[in-house]
Amino acid sequence: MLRIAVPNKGSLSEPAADMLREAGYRQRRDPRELVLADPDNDVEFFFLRPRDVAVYVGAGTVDVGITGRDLMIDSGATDVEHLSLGFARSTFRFAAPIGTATTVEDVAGKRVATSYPGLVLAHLAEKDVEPAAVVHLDGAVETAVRLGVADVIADVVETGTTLRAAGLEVFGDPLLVSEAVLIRNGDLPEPEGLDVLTRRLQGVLTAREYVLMDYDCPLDLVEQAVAVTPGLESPTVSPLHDRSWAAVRAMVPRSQTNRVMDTLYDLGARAILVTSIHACRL
Ligand SMILES: Nc1ncnc2c1ncn2[C@@H]1O[C@H](COP(=O)(O)OP(=O)(O)OP(=O)(O)O)[C@@H](O)[C@H]1O
Ligand SMILES: O=P(O)(O)OC[C@H]1O[C@H](OP(=O)(O)OP(=O)(O)O)[C@H](O)[C@@H]1O
Ligand SMILES: [Mg+2]
Repeated sequence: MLRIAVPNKGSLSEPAADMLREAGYRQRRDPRELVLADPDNDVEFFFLRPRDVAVYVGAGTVDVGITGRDLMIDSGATDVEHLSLGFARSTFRFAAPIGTATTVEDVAGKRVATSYPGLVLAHLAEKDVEPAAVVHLDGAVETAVRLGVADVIADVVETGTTLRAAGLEVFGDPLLVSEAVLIRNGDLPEPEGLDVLTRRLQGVLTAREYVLMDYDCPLDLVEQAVAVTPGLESPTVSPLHDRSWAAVRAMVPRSQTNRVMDTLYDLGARAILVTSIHACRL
């Protein structure tokens, strides 16, 4: 059985469970369940703290896990990213009271509060910048400056709302762009069954990213229309009962749906229909 570690709490937990459910796996009903076997799919889930997922994968006690890229790097384990999962997107930034710092060099001699000391120390060492101290906090890091335990912070930033509320602003380049990732142990051979899990998760990612577009098109415009909707390999073009028209079906990036419909309509296509993809294997 493939042993898969999944975050049991925090912002990664629910989207990870949603994704696995969409990929056809059993998921727990009670958040207190810590282990869940899914014999039909030959996998077993272990619900762990997201920070610990990288540690268990690194120790080889589970085969793969879902965690944040930032947490994986912070752990220092010899894990490798196997697949990006597209949720929990964030950046990892330095921040300080407005107007007090502009580049990473400004961290020299300052106290840095963070929940990610491994990541921050590695980054500062790489930049040859020596802080006065790295203050390791569990959370609510943005408050550390106001309460006088640090001069700057390094933390996860998504919308920037938390930083603004604390009177801080980001400075320097992002240390990292993070998102949820599927990780495995880089020192061990690829575990059996990982190929199936990967294909299923990729299917979910594709189903989320694309829609299916159907439309009717005058035959003499088909070439122009399929240039607008090239699909992934090639669109399906089928004859209609009225031989001067064709039906076209293609996958279109979800984010471009309305722009593509407008272009097709202007071109002369009609009966343009969009449907969600429930599941797919490419
Ligand atoms: N606001 C956010 N937006 C996007 N990703 C986030 C956000 N907050 C945390 N993350 C990501 O979630 C992961 C951290 O998860 P973790 O459960 O440890 O923290 P959390 O979601 O802040 O939970 P908690 O603070 O309640 O323990 C990291 O990969 C981090 O980048
Ligand atoms: O840029 P924003 O959209 O404001 O999001 C970023 C904030 O979200 C997370 O905090 P969380 O709510 O998990 O609290 P924590 O700091 O205690 O972990 C993270 O640690 C930041 O503080
Ligand atoms: Mg948090």
